[in-house]
This record gives sequence, C-alpha cells and structure tokens, in this order.
Amino acid sequence: MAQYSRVSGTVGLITLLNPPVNALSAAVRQGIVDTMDKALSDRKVKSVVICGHNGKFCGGADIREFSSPLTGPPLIPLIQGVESAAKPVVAAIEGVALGGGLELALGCHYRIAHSKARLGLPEVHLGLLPGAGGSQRLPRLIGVPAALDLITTGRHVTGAEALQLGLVDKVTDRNTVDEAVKFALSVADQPPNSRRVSTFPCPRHPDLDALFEGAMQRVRQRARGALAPVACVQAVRAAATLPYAQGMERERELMATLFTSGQARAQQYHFFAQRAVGRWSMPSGARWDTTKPGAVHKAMVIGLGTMGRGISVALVQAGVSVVAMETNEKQLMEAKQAISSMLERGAKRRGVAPALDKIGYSSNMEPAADVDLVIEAVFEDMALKKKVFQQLSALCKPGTFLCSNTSGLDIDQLASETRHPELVVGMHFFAPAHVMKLLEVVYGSRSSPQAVATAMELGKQMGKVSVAVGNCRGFVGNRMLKPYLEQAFFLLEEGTTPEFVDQVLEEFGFAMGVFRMSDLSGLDVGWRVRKADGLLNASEGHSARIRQGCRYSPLGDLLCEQGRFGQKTGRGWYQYDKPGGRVAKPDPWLHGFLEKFRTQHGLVARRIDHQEVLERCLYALMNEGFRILEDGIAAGPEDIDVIYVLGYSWPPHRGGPMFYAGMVGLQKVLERLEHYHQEHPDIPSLKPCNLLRNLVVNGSPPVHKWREFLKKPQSQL
Ligand SMILES: CC(C)(COP(=O)(O)OP(=O)(O)OC[C@H]1O[C@@H](n2cnc3c(N)ncnc32)[C@H](O)[C@@H]1OP(=O)(O)O)[C@@H](O)C(=O)NCCC(=O)NCCSC(=O)/C=C/CCCCCCCCCCCCC(=O)O
Repeated sequence: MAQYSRVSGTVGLITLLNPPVNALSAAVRQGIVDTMDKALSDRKVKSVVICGHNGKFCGGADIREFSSPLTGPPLIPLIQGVESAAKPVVAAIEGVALGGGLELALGCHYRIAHSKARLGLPEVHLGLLPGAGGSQRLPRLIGVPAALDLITTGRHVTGAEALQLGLVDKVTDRNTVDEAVKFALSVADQPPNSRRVSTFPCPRHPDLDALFEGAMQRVRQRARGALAPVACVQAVRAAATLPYAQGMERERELMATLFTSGQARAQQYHFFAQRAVGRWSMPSGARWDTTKPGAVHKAMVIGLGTMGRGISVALVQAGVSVVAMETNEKQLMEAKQAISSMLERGAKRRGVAPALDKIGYSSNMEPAADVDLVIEAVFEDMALKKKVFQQLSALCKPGTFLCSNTSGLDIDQLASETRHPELVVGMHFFAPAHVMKLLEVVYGSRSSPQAVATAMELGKQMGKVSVAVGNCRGFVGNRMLKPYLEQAFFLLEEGTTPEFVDQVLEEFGFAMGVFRMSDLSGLDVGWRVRKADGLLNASEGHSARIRQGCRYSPLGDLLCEQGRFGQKTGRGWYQYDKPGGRVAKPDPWLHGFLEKFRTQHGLVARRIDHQEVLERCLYALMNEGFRILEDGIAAGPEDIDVIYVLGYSWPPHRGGPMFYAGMVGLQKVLERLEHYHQEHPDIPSLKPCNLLRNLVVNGSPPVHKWREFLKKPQSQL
C-alpha cells in the first residue's frame, strides 16, 4: 500500500509501504494511484514527493506476483500518470531504487538520491528487461552507451555515480526525504512540462550501428544462449531509433516474449533460491533462526597460496582483522605483495581507502592463540591438514572456530585430530576466493550449530552466498562433477573429440566446456586425487579400463604421465602457444593419441551426436544431485542449484541442474538414464537413483515440492 500526508503546508508526501523492500505489489500500485489522485486533487498541494518506508525507496516489481495472473493497476500507465501530472513530482531515493522502482523514479520530474543509495535496472538477472518504460526513458535521460551498460549488466550504481551519469538531479548525505521536500517546495511553481523524460529526444550517437553491434557481441559472449540480454539491447536500440510511443510498443513485444519464457522462470527461481539457502538447517534440527553465530573480530589464515591469499583479502574487505601465516619465507614475501595489491585494487574499485592496517603476517602458528577463527588453506593433503589441526588444537584459546578450506576431504577426520571437534567446520571457497560468490559450509557429524552459524555468517559478511552441506567426498559441487567428467572422458573413448564435447556444453550455456575448464584448472589436480584414491593402476588381470569393478577412463592419467597438465604446461586436451597461454587450439597430437588409444583397447569410434553428449554429461550430473538429496547431504534442490550456478558456471538462465531436470521433465530424464545405463551397465553413475524414480512415480512434482520427498539431512561419513 501507500500512505499519504501533506507536509510543509504544500507538499503531498506519498510513502510506499511494503516491507522489507517496498516492492510494487498490486496493493502498492493501487496505493500509488489513489494517493496520486489525492495529491493532484488537493488544491493546497503544489508539488509531490514519493518516498519509501523505512529508508528504502523501492526494490522494484513484486517478483512473487510474476508467477500468477497479474492483478491491480498495471505499472506502465501508472508511471505514465505520474509523469503527466500537472504538479511537479520528486522521487526521494534512499536505500534502493531498483527495476520498477527506478522506472517509477524515471517517471517523476526530479530525482533526489542519498549518496549511498543503490540504483539500477537489474531485470536482466531475472530473465526480463526494464519493461515499464525503463528501456525507453533511461537512454533518453543518460544517453545510449551508459543506458546500455546499466541495462545489459544490471549493475547497481551509487547515488554519487548516478549524479555523474545524470540519472539524478541531486545527491545528499542528509535525510533524503527532508531534502526532497525542500526541493519540492523550491520547484512548486515550475510547470513540469520540460521535465518529462519520455518527451526528451534520445541523445545522438555518432555510430549507432557499431555501438549496438559491439553491445550485442558482448552480451552474447557473456551469457551464451540467454534471451534477456539480447532483448535488452534490442529495446535500447528501439529507444535510440524510434519515437517514444513506438519504442514502448517494441519494449512491450520483447517483454511479452521474455515474461512467459522458461529462462525468466529459471532466473527468478535462482533469485529466491539464493535467499532460501540462508535458511539452513542441520540433521540435529538446529536452524538458522535459532542459532546465534559467534563473533569473529580476528581471524587467521594458514597457507598463503592462491586460495589463502584470496581468503585473506575477502576477510579484510569484510572488516575482519587478519593474521596471514605462511611458513615458506619466499612465499610469504610474495603473498604480502600480492595481498596488498589486491586490497589496493579492490579499494580503488569501491572508492574507499585500502584497509592495509587490518592485516598482519606471520611465519609461524603462534598468533593462533589470539584469534576467534582460523581458516586453514594449506595444500589439499589429508596428512598435512591433520598436522595443522593438531597444532591448532593445542594452541588456540577455548572457543576458537577451526575451519578447513578443503574442496572435498573428510571434515570428521580433521575434527578428530582436535580436542574440540564441535568447533570444526569446512569452508570450501572457490577461486579466486575474494571474487567468487559461493561458499560451501560443510558440517561434520560433530560440528556444533554455532560453528556452522558462524561460518555461514562470516561468508555473508564477505559478500558470499553460503550454502550449508553435509560431509561426504567432494561435498556437493565436486561430488557432482565426478560423473560429469567421467562421461566426458568415456565419450572421447567412444569416438568424439574434446572440441565437440566443449562446443555442445558451451552452446548449452557453460562459459567453458569441460575440457577447456580442465585445461584451465590443471589436469594434475584430478590426477593427484585419483592417485590418492588408489585408482591409477589397474588390478592384475583386469582391463586398464576397469577400476574397482566399474568402467574407468585412464585418458586423463595418460596425458598427465606425458606432462600435459593443461594451460600451465602449454599442452593438455588442447594446445596453447606457450605454457600459461590462454587460447585453446585443437591439437592433432591429441586426436592421434585418441585413435591409438581406441585401437589399443579394441574400441571402434562411432558418431556421437549433440544430444548424446548433452544427455550423458548433464543427466549423469543431475542423477548424482538426486543421490545427494537422497543421502541428505543437501537440504533441498535450491542448495544444489545455487552451488552450481555460483560455483560451477551453470548458466543462470537454466536455473541449476535440479531445476533444469524439472524443466526437461523428470520422466524423460529417468527414461534417458535408463536407456544409457542399459547400454553401459558398467557405469553406475548412469543408474537412475531411487529419489528420481520416486518423484516420477509421484507425478513429477515441481521442484519446490521435492523437499516433501526427502529424509532429514545427515552426514554420510
Ligand atoms: C537489494 C535488495 C532489494 C535488498 O537486498 P537485501 O537487503 O540483501 O535483502 P534480500 O534478502 O535480498 O531481500 C529481502 C527479502 O525481500 C525479498 N525481495 C527483494 N526484492 C523483491 C522483489 N522485487 N519482489 C519480491 N520480493 C523481493 C527477498 O526475496 C527477501 O525475502 P525472502 O528472504 O526471499 O523471503 C535485493 O532484495 C534485490 O536485489 N532485490 C531484487 C531487485 C530487483 O531485481 N528488482 C527488479 C524486479 S523486476 C521489475 O521491477 C520489473 C519491472 C517491470 C514490470 C513490468 C511488468 C509488465 C508486465 C508485462 C508482462 C507482459 C506479459 C504479457 C503476457 C501475455 O501476453 O499474456
């Protein structure tokens, strides 16, 4: 709803009221229509201010309403009504003005913003475009290049940047509503005719064709196969080339296509899933809303390789004091320099001073005695990590939380090395740790709810989306990666090439196919894990393509034996112009190697099509996701989907693997897995798991109902 009052004698004040973000629900839209009517018909009122309750202007259209038939006054004529009002209307922007909220502000005749307010048109992240006139008004107000940038990236700008762009008329550090009321008094006598943005000509640009071509190329590269960014470019092009009314018609057509698309559903699901994972629970029944996190003022990071450096930066930027520790003096010196420059760059980007005084360095463990939390980020080696945990347990003051940045090792084993296993949790960061938004928080069988709450909260403080998961090999993300990689290797054995597999996966929307990704992260990483698992050598009398009774592909191991570790060595699944080179080129040597391998193992190459690559790689991965749910390692499909979109570059417009399974149809996923498993009975990951069968038997319920079919989460180890 919206509240109305008259202030300072002649200003009509309209306050949007819909906590927590004053989203434009049907009731709020009706409230705006009613209160505008009041203000315009009140003869004492000379000008109007629109603001939001509780320091937030407006978070945009109410996204929850998008899944049911739209009711209440539509937004486009509502904003048109505000713009055509005969009395000046001023938007008082505090907190946020996003999406429909900013579009409402663009319909006002003046915009006053707090310098720290955040403004933006993030609809592209919801699979939409700014469809309430935003795509037509913004370019008219701030010019085509700046509007293209804001609309296609969905990025937020501060009030201060908005002023520079010409998006707002004034910024303030004081009470924004008071300033807006003063401003409204000062313009009360000025007719708003010349302030209607829809009547502005779109600023001219010398080469519109090149500008839009470049923008189109960028959005296609950034989000392969996503419809919304392309439609955003098309809508802005309409603003630049057509009269306003025709531009609005084009905006409407494009929005209608997006609004009902599966991609918009997927991205809106992802928006709510990111928020849902914050409401975590543990098998014991402990929950996010009943557990108080411990305070973390000072933390220690142990091991300053790439991960430790990134984690240190993320902690400092979150306002935590850090002691960064590394025993190797040379590495310590290099880390100091790298961390300082990362902090400086980050501070410059955010327009603040670098908090270099928040970090100290040590070459020994002693400072652990005086910290609230330790994050161990040493090499991924159980024996080494165990030693670190033993030392920490002896050194730390009572109550210090001990966290391991492991990508898949057993948290319970680490905890058992300490005197207080309840204080131990996993914090699986993703590289680069100061940039990537995902954090898997792993609870072991003895982790206390408070330890989990503390790690979850610390993740949030670092700007990450933290997902609580149970303890098993590879946790959620890497556990699901295993069958995906395995299928890709098997497909090579059966006749295809790395180029074709990557092309199919990239067309699906992944930023990189599995082989290019493997070259980037280093083939030796998986090789070391397989070595530790005793998988490198076939048992006597068994085929080289069988391990532990199941089909196994030694292809990755054979490349590593040749020193082909990927980009860093200049050779892997592809060739590069030099070690460290980034441009992957097909490698004739590799094709010859695959042919020889097939001959040696009596395999006849067959033609493998697009559909088979996609289904075998993705359905095997999804099947593991169902198993993870069945095992209680993830509390719900949203957790898995958030992990995959934020940590494994699953395309957001496809929601995540579990959401995608629902989109494809669970029955179809089941049938195709059954088909492939019949063809390859020696690949257990293709055997459809019970939860998938159970969901199909129960009529394939929508993804938000799957939790009803799950057991309580539990640790598997
Ligand atoms: C930055 C935020 C605003 C706040 O962040 P933070 O403080 O961290 O808090 P959160 O945890 O994120 O959020 C708190 C809770 O609020 C919920 N929330 C937030 N925003 C919204 C919202 N916009 N709607 C509903 N709910 C919202 C959030 O979920 C949290 O609750 P919970 O924990 O999940 O319970 C941050 O929240 C943020 O970034 N929000 C989103 C901002 C955004 O993206 N805004 C744009 C929304 S889309 C929009 O505005 C579109 C406008 C144009 C509409 C035009 C309509 C025309 C329709 C034409 C259709 C044509 C169809 C034709 C079909 C046919 O032909 O038939």
